[in-house]
Amino acid sequence: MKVTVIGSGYVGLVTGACLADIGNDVLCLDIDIEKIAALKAGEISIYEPGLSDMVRINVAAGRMRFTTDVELAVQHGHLQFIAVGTPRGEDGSADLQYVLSAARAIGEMMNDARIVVNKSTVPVGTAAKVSQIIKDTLSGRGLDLDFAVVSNPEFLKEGAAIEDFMRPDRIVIGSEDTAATDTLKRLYAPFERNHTKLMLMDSRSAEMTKYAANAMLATRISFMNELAMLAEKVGADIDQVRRGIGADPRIGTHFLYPGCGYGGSCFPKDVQALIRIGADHQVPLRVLGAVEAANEAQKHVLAAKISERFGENLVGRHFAIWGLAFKPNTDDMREASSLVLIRYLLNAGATISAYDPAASQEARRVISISEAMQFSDNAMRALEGAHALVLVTEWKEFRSADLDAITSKLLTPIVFDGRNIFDPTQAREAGLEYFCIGRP
Ligand SMILES: NC(=O)c1ccc[n+]([C@@H]2O[C@H](COP(=O)([O-])OP(=O)(O)OC[C@H]3O[C@@H](n4cnc5c(N)ncnc54)[C@H](O)[C@@H]3O)[C@@H](O)[C@H]2O)c1
Ligand SMILES: O=c1ccn([C@@H]2O[C@H](COP(=O)(O)OP(=O)(O)O[C@H]3O[C@H](CO)[C@@H](O)[C@H](O)[C@H]3O)[C@@H](O)[C@H]2O)c(=O)[nH]1
Repeated sequence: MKVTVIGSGYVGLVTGACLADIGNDVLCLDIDIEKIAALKAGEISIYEPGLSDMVRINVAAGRMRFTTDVELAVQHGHLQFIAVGTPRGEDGSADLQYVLSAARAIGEMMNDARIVVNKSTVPVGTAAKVSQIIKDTLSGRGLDLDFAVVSNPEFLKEGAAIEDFMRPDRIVIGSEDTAATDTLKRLYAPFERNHTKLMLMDSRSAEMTKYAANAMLATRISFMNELAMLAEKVGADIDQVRRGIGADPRIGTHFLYPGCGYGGSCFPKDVQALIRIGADHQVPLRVLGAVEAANEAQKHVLAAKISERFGENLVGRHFAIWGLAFKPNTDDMREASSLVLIRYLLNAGATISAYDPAASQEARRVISISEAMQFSDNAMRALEGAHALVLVTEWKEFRSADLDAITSKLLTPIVFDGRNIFDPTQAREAGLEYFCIGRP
């Protein structure tokens, strides 16, 4: 099928590459001229395992192209995917300006029937708004062309995006138009060979499903983070508790890992957006208010442990940080817990040597480098002269780190493990003073 993807960021590129990979003719549009120039030159600005190769292969096969030409893009695809950003507005609600301007562009340029598929995470009722804008724009041009707007939220995780798109748990299609639904069923058929993954519903339910999924996952994490803090006080081990409750299939094992707070481009903004939607409809979402507040507090948990151990004044103290990205396998720094920690350490007068396998370049962009804030290109070298190691992101390479080597490299052998990746007994046997989250 001929597919246009509007917005060539994380979701747009992955959607474009995966749809091209199964044989569609994909044109990716972006308003960012530099981004498209780089993509045309074969450069992908985001770190996402497998994405570069998939784009390269599909570009070489002639199934995937890039453009900034809106007219060309709208005329290319019978299917117009919208995958533009929906950042947090000032009041916490989703800022729809990019989605609505994409809708306007479609209305301005289409000369033939189109199916508009919204992949961006949007408030309930956005499909109707998009539909109205296209209708109004068309009537401004004196045209009455056939089109449908479908909600098709995306559930991919950064760092596992290709796998999530290619082997989805479910494909949600929210549509009021039977013909558009049938076209999308055909488009997605290769991803759901056993026909159990496709979920058809109305567009409002589809839009709400996306927020509900992220809010539920964030709730599990905040719940476990608060219990971890309690476990520390009552002398329980949150990891045993996690295993104990996860064995109940009604609870399950996923997303129960306590840590130093959730970040990323989705959970924080989507929880806030859903709270806002509730407030707009006089339905206070109290649970989610608590989820957000608990997460804000959890982002300070490492700072609290450091100040308890070293005191408030950290002048003359040097800290190594392992992991800067909001999670492993990405270079995304949006709402990363490392940013809260770094701000605290620098304000308290400490110096830092930070290492991340992929996010250092992005971190340099968002954190101003100073004499106090240095980046290291090697995990073990970052430990030199440090009074403690603070682990913020659980990259695989840290899991198998040599604990004896950490002990001998550090100036004082102290580790604050914000993701519970080391075994406390082994860490202490290696001579480390070891602090983690919710474990004795
Ligand atoms: N990042 C994720 O893991 C993820 C997963 C699922 C859903 N989502 C949702 O998908 C949406 C996109 O997220 P993202 O992370 O890909 O965003 P992003 O910021 O990485 O990319 C958005 C792109 O859209 C472009 N753009 C903006 N307006 C445009 C327009 N009118 N025409 C063409 N291009 C335009 C921007 O220049 C940018 O390159 C958001 O609603 C997000 O919440 C994100
Ligand atoms: O048990 C856990 C699991 C995750 N996290 C943290 O939660 C955040 C988000 O992680 P993850 O969900 O893996 O990454 P995202 O790429 O943000 O993906 C989420 O947000 C996307 C955008 O909406 C959705 O598509 C995905 O389904 C949803 O998992 C990260 O900071 C993790 O460190 C924890 O603290 N404990």
